[in-house]
Amino acid sequence: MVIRVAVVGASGRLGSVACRVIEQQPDLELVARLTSRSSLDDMLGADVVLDVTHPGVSPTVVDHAVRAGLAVVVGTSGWSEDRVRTLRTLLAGRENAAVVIIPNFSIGSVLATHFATIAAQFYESVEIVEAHHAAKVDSPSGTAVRTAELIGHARAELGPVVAPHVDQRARGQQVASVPIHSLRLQGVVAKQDVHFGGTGEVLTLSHETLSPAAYEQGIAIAIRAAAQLAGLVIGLDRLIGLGAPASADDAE
Ligand SMILES: NC(=O)C1=CN([C@@H]2O[C@H](COP(=O)(O)OP(=O)(O)OC[C@H]3O[C@@H](n4cnc5c(N)ncnc54)[C@H](OP(=O)(O)O)[C@@H]3O)[C@@H](O)[C@H]2O)C=CC1
Ligand SMILES: O=C(O)C1=N[C@H](C(=O)O)C[C@H](O)C1
Repeated sequence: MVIRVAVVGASGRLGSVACRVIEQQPDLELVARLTSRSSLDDMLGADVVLDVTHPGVSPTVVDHAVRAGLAVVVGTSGWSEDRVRTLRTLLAGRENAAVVIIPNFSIGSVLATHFATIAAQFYESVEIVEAHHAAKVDSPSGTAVRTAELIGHARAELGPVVAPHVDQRARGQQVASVPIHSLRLQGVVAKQDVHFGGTGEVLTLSHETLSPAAYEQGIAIAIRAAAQLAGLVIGLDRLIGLGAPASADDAE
């Protein structure tokens, strides 16, 4: 079966990569390329909608696709647990709806975050430093927010990490108590270091995306999963055998 895909944000950095991936895969067909000048109804006729727009636009795209009965892959950042809570309301009662949210399509990034959730159980001093290209509009990155949230879950019974209690602006923005520091630099694609401080030692888990080609494999995996699944799945880890299986719906 060929999966018909509409890409919303097709003219963007990630959207261009996604269109190329879809055109190269024999089981995927690129049926629509939407930009800021398109009508969202241009997605109708697709099986799967890939949203790679901007954090402020993404909820409208997802809402439109779900109400039209189309499966969705969300690559756009900004889907923190607060935003996902609102999505769950939209999905309630729509048993056949499928939404796959992928904070990072890179396999290495997903592995690094997974390793961080293991390390988080052994250290109470944790900070994230992420760096991205200068054109990135949001901070902290979606990957850093997701990493911090997962560290928070991993430490649910251990308590928050040690972080400043008073407002010190240079000490980062806290998500699930984990301070995140964001750099926006020319020359960088994407990089994240998770630092763990212990007794007489420091562990640093570092991942760097050197080229957007790192997202290609994950994009194809996510589109194929969305075409088959029902419910809400968050994270490429769920689709590659890390963590709970994708059949266990994140909406529950
Ligand atoms: N999950 C992952 O692995 C990755 C996620 N990202 C995330 O993907 C998102 C996009 O990043 P990037 O490609 O760099 O961004 P760009 O700014 O390069 O592209 C944004 C795209 O969204 C389109 N767009 C803007 N507004 C609308 C609208 N109202 N309706 C439809 N389309 C619209 C733009 O169209 P136009 O050209 O007309 O303005 C453009 O095609 C970001 O949130 C980023 O963080 C990025 C890389 C990897
Ligand atoms: O804007 C980007 O470039 C990226 N955005 C995502 C994020 O916010 O984490 C994923 C990746 O880091 C690249």
